Amino acid sequence: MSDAGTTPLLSVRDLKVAYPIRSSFLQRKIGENVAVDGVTFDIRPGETVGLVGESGSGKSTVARAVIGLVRADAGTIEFEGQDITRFSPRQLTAVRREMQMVFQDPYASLNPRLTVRDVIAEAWRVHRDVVPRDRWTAEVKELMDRVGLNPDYSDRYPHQFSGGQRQRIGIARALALRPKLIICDEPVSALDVSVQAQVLNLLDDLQDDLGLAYLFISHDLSVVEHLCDRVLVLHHGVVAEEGTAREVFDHPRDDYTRALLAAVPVARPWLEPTS
Ligand SMILES: Nc1ncnc2c1ncn2[C@@H]1O[C@H](COP(=O)(O)OP(=O)(O)OP(=O)(O)O)[C@@H](O)[C@H]1O
Repeated sequence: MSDAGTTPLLSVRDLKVAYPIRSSFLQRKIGENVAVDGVTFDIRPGETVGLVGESGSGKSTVARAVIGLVRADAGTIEFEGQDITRFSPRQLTAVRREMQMVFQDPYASLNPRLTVRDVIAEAWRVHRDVVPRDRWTAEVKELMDRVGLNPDYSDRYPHQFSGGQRQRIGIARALALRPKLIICDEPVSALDVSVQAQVLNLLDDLQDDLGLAYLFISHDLSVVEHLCDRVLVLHHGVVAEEGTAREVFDHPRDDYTRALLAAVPVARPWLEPTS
């Protein structure tokens, strides 16, 4: 849970990301294809910050910029006080150890040719100082156990697991480098509702046990409400509203947030017109 007094783990200031426009005609007409413009937020150790907004609002672009998959055109992204937008590829590799990602589609994000053991151990080939090679098998089994998978199945392939189990493999892989921050990009949207709750509870338990911070991206507001300490509402790449989950969900100040909440098929009495 959050501690408002703690120094931020991640500090994003005035982040701007524009994607290149390949057609010179469109380039002249539109100028820039700005996906994210002036986004600012902090994540403290052990805190969960939710990023919500409709499709195309820029949520994944923020995540990609934080993890270094797209370049920031302006602004700063500080991780533990260091601006990683100025980092060399080698420095980025080192900092990525501390920041891991869990993806939406556990099928697409796991290499079907690798056993679970190899999926989890893959990052240890790059970051050699994390786990000594003679500990790999034991550590894989510990990680599988931690995420609720049977450690005896470490030689199986991803297709031999259910969707929820595959997402648990993705979470074990994210934990392998002992990160401080995990970016969860729609981690349960591809799963059945009953399985969603189990995976969300797992993320919650892991946070309690390991002190992880999450940047949690979801279009499902009920998931965000359940899990997040603070919430950022993105609209056309700009932060429309920010606050504690309670403030944003119980007393939305922005019209766009109200519209998003009103679109959720859950009874929200504070949005009903008063007679
Ligand atoms: N690789 C890319 N090249 C060009 N434009 C892109 C690219 N990726 C995203 N965009 C554009 O940037 C904007 C923000 O997209 P982004 O994927 O960050 O939104 P999102 O909120 O994560 O949406 P979704 O929930 O559908 O994933 C959109 O207008 C999108 O079309």
